[in-house]
Amino acid sequence: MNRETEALTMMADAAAEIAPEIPFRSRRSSLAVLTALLRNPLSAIPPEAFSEKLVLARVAGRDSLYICDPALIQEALLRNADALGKGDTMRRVLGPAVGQGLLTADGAHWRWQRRAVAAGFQHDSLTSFLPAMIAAAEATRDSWLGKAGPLDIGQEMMRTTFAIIVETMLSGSGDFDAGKVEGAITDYLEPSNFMFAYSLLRTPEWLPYPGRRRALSSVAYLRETLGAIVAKRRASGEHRNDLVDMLLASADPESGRAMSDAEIVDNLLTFVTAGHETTALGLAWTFHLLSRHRAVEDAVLAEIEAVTGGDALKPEQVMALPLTRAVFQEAMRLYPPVPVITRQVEDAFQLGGVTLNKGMVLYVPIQAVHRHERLWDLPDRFEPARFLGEAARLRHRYAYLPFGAGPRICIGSAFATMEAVAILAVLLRAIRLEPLTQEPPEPTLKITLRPKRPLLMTATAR
Ligand code: HEM
Repeated sequence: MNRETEALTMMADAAAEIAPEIPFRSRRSSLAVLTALLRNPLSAIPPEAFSEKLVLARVAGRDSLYICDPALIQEALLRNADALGKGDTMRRVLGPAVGQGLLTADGAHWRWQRRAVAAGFQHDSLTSFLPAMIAAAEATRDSWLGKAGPLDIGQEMMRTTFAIIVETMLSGSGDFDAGKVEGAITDYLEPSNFMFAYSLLRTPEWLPYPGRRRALSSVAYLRETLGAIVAKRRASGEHRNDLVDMLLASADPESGRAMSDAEIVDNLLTFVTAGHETTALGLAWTFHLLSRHRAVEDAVLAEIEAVTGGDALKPEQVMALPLTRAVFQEAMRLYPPVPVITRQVEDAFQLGGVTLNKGMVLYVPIQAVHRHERLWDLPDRFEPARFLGEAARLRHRYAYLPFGAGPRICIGSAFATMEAVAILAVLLRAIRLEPLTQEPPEPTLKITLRPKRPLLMTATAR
């Protein structure tokens, strides 16, 4: 972009903050949206979200607004954060599993929980987790080297990040079957498209849908398993300085009351699910992209070699791998593990000249913002250099938001990035992954952005 167009773009961006927008009105019928939701919820995002700033849609008699412009996203998620709640749909879909934990709570209940765990996500705590992250990656590397058949990269990454979250947040209290816990999380998310569609139609909660019974029994199993960990810790009085301890010790600043066991389970389940699946998916998409862009992979390998000098990765070297980190960031631009954020308006406010009334549903379609034609040159192209140097500094902060934005921004963003860079550095230098098929994988939305079919790859030692 030359100086003149850059200046014009900046002026246009500045104008966008004050000029009222005429939102594009999606003409898709409720039936078309609901059918898309059941088939692949990703296709329920109106195509105009990739080119317009605001897109209004009316589904089943309810207004919703897609916010696709960085300045307007900032206005909504940051400046009007107090006027927004997580909403009925989120609570209906995630509530049975995570209750009113950090991800789903609103207002004072959310604030208390966020404060209770914030210390665990500060720089010093995070760097103390690095040895566990590297060890888990090395265990995966060793298991791959001993395996002949194809690997399901998504599954492999889930296993690796799950081991890390249990080791770091629950002090490795793995008295449970990791495979069973992961399976239960997948079974719970499987019918989430029905949960979304039913919520839009405001059907009664008991209405059956395929996979409902399995989803509910999975949740019962997960809550029971984590409940046993809390009960054991409470009874033993042991201190391990981990997430369980932080939650056990926290007191509501307003009432002084401690968290109940059920509330602690809400949060443990929140962290176990939000804290491993997302990173695993970001990594799986990264391996997919690198297997199709070998020149980028070679550059990453050269960076890792230069930093480690050919020795085993050390914790302090993880921060010194900017290209490896940029590759992960670019993979999350193209395939954001959380592709849509939702909010419900609790107190009416104006956004870009549109009145957002109480009850209106807002969507920030991260997937569409990350590939928006007004925001990115060649938006579908994999180009990690977008996250290095000048290019990254000039970009609007809200044009790239894999971890969300505003006060509800992901508490685990630094944890996830550190973990991903460590895993990539350990695995890439030891193993070359070859995709089993050249067919491009189709992403689908099950709360998170998953490949529709497993990403199968063969591993060979470098
Ligand atoms: C690449 C990995 C990750 C991605 C893409 C991701 C994405 C997100 C996004 C978009 C949100 C905001 C949701 C909203 O505004 O409605 C969020 C919230 C959250 N994430 Fe992450 N996340 C990741 C990793 C993690 C990790 C590693 C943890 C914990 C160790 C974690 C825990 C949470 C929690 C507890 C919240 C709720 C925060 C609040 O509302 O205060 N996430 N995440």
